This record gives sequence, structure tokens and C-alpha cells, in this order.
Amino acid sequence: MTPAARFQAAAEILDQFLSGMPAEQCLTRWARNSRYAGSKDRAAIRDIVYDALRCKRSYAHLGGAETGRGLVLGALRSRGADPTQYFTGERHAPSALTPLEATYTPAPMPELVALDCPDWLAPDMKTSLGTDLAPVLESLRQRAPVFLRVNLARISREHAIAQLAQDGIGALPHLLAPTALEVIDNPRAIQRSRPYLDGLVELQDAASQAVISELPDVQNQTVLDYCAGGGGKALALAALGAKVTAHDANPARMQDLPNRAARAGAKIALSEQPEGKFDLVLTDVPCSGSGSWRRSPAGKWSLTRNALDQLHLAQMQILDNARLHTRPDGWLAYVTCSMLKSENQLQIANFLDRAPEFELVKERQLTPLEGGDGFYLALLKARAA
Ligand SMILES: C[S@@+](CC[C@H](N)C(=O)[O-])C[C@H]1O[C@@H](n2cnc3c(N)ncnc32)[C@H](O)[C@@H]1O
Repeated sequence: MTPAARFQAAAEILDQFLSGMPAEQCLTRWARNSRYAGSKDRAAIRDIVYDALRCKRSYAHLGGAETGRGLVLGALRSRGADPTQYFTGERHAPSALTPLEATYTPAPMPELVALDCPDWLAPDMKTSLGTDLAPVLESLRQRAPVFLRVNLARISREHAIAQLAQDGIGALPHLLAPTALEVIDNPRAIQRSRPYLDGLVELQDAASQAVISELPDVQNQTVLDYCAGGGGKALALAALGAKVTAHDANPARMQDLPNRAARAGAKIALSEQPEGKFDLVLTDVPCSGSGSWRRSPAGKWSLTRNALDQLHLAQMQILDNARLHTRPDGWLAYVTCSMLKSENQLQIANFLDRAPEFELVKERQLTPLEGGDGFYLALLKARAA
């Protein structure tokens, strides 16, 4: 496909997204109907689509319309490219610019438009991020790095780097966690590489790994991963020697976990109704996802005040349930991939009022300025009986 044809395909996919279809579904459906597109085309189109989702507001401003065509036009203008080189009207390319499009001069961009922040969310983000607001919002407009977690139960970081190199993948240690590698070359080859297939490395954000590395020693400890989802953190805990029980309100979310655990050589019990008390309960709660909007940018635009209020309630209830599963003198770890105080520090302050038997031992807020996603950890200790 020509570069212009890729932009046209991205515009069509974005139109479908704007009419309400999830981004991944739009991409999959397009790929299924476009067998002529090679893997490089599909990857390039995915990048154009995801860049436009991260920067939807500013691109719509520059392109003059919140449509697929407006967004790709805005994308070209934002990178200083000449749109007439792509909007040629030739076969498979976008049709030539209309006189209105060609002469359109965008008004000066308000700050929140330039930073691709929804207006309603700006006060909460400002309260939460203070002087980091603009740099963090700017970071959310960029692609996220690709990180791997090295399964230290089976291989060292150095050997993992050497084995990845044999499969043409470049990776370097990352400061955020002792298990973390940042992939600097050929990330698309990871899932076919030997170290990945052999369970020596897993895809996992570095901040997500950092959160695990902040927990107390879990070797031989019983751990309940109360919101296990796909099991990224459950696997990381099992690699550290924990006896992990994984639970999720939606057990279907855990369907890949047995295979992932088998690949990693880990044992993880799944439980639809966990019983009893554990040395550590991890609650990696559902949240706004504001820390991971580089990877899942649609969430930035779909979040509403009402949805955020619902999340606050769910987080509160999960903490109250997790409290019942934490043994005296045990640990409760509350984690979000959010940077909003209302989901993090405030949620924990309210919990401590309801649950005076806990004390806050450690709190950490990470943002993309440290390299990984935005994550929050509160580590609470239950009083001995
Ligand atoms: C942030 S995701 C978990 C990600 C996962 N821990 C990982 O590292 O890959 C949050 C999970 O919480 C689950 N969840 C939502 N409400 C819940 C509840 N009330 N109790 C338990 N799990 C819940 C969701 O189904 C979702 O899988």
C-alpha cells in the first residue's frame, strides 16, 4: 500500500470508531476485509489510528472536523507534512482537499486542546498532578514504550537480553523495576520469539512491575489477587515464589491465565469465590485507566463523570471485601493505573476511616514521566490480632 492509501484506510477505521465501535474491533474488521494489506501496512495503519486516538482533540482542531478524514488531515498538519501529497484523489488515496479544507486556517489552540485533555477532567487532573499536569498530558499524547518482565525464577535479566538478541530483539534494563526490560528494537517480533514462547519473558508495563517490586517479600506467602484479570500481576507474584490464588468478578477475564502460567512454569489457583484469609491481598482495581491512556487512548474520551463515580463505588466495595480476606498482621495492597487522587489517595484515606485496624505503610504514585504507565500503590498493614 502507498503511504496515502494507508492514511485513507486509517480514516475509514477512525470513522467506524467515531460511530461507536471499539478501536480494536475496527482494526480487526478492516484487516479481515483487506487481505491485500501486508503486516507492515497493518502495523503502519494501526500506528496512524492510535496516534489519532491519543491526539483526537488537537488533530480534529487542525483538520477542521472530528471525522476520520479530519483526524488524518490534522495528523499530517501536526507533523508539518504537506497534506496535498497524500490527499491526491489517486486510486486508494484520500480524495483531493476541497477548497474549504485547503484554505482552512485553524484558530489558535487553547491549552487543553493542544494537550488533548477533555475539559471536564482538567480540574481533577490539575488537583492530582499539580505542576506535572502539562508534561504528563503531553506524555499521554505519545506512544508508550514496550516493556518486558523477565521471569527471574527462570533466567537473569542479562541472559534474557542475550536470548532476545538472538531473535533480533533489542532490549535494555529499565530503572523502574529489577525485572523490567525496555524493548528498543523489533518489538513486533516478541510474541514469536523463543524467550517469550518459553515463558522467560512476559509483556508487562514497567510501572506495573515496579508496583510488584514494592510489595513485601512474598516468597511462600499466600496471596489473593482479588482483581486478577488477565493475570499480569498474579504471574509476577508467582515468579517471586508466592502461592497465588487468582479471582476476578468476571472469571472470563482470567481465561488465558492457565496457559500463561503453564508457559511461565508457574502454579496459580483460580477461585470464583475465595475463602479464608491470606498473607497478602492485592486489589488491582478497575479504574479510569488514566495512567495507561497512551496504550488505551479511547478511554480518555469515553470516561464520564458518572462512570468515574461508579468506579469510585466499585473501588470502595472491593477494598471492603479485600479487608475480610486479609489476615491479622497481613498486607493489603491497593493498586490502580490511575493518576487521579479521587481514585487513589482519597480512596485510601476513606478506607482507613472505615477500617482502623489498617495502617498505611507505603504510598507511591508513578506517572509516565518515569517511563512506564501511571500507577498508584498503597500498601496497608493489618494490625496483629
Ligand atoms: C485493572 S484490571 C486487572 C488487571 C490485572 N490485575 C493484571 O495485572 O493484568 C481490573 C479487574 O478487576 C475486575 N473487577 C471489576 N470489579 C470487580 C469486583 N467487584 N471484584 C473483583 N474483580 C473485579 C475486572 O473484571 C478486571 O479484570
